Amino acid sequence: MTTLLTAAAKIQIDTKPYLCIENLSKTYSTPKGDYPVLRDINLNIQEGEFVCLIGHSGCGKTTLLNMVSGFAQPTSGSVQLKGKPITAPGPDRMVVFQGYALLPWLTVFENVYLAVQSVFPQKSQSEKYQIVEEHLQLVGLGEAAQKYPPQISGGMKQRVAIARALAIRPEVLILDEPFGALDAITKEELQEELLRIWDEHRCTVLMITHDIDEALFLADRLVLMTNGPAATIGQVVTIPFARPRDRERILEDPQYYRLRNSILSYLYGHEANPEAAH
Ligand SMILES: Nc1ncnc2c1ncn2[C@@H]1O[C@H](COP(=O)(O)OP(=O)(O)OP(=O)(O)O)[C@@H](O)[C@H]1O
Repeated sequence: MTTLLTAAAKIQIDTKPYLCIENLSKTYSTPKGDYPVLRDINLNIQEGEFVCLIGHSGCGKTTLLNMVSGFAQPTSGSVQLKGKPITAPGPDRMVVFQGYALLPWLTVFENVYLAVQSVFPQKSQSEKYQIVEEHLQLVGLGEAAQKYPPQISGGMKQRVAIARALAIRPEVLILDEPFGALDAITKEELQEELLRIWDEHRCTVLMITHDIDEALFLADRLVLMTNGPAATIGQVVTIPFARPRDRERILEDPQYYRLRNSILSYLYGHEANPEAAH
């Protein structure tokens, strides 16, 4: 009996979701009164899963990601990583923003080194140098290590930001519209690079995007948000395309257009809510 119970308990533990957002609501206090941004968000993400979040501007996507990264706290409900509530930022969750957030007075190498040094201070200098070099190579920036951020393009800056995030081996990579400011070709190149790196160094990814094609190319699941105020999850779409993904093959797949149209009509059916502009 004991053995049976232990086995049942183990199955329960093993199947517990990795990243678990439970009954989460968030209300901001503003000079005009309380503003409920999110309500009743429930989402379970498995280890190694790639999840994209889409919704109209202002519905609360960044607010949600801020609670996964630990920069903000839910008003009620919780976010848990491996069963532990997230209460503060930590090196197990790294964020990459649209605006790169690099220090302009440090070289590309030093920008990545700073993160490595702050998370692995106990490692020897040669080990830390090796980690930085390895990750700059990973994003194809070995040659640009001694350049300063103002001397490199937007695509290269975003590669540095990705290298910096991955260099500290986060369990969860949080991407807030990372390719939103890039031209179409650079954006596609970086999407492919991100998938290649994610295949090699699998971590769990939670990414905001406004680009349906990007989400269909990258994600395992796509979370569609309703409009704010008090936005919640409207639909979760499982993306059926086999991995490794090939853009041309996906574009030839009739399922691609069916999915794209149904996501588009969902978004058109949920026009941006004027009340959100408070
Ligand atoms: N600290 C805050 N205090 C009060 N209101 C806030 C605060 N941060 C965000 N908001 C409001 O909450 C709502 C959601 O903002 P958030 O940035 O999370 O949306 P979003 O979906 O990420 O938007 P976008 O797609 O435009 O980046 C917006 O109306 C915003 O003005």
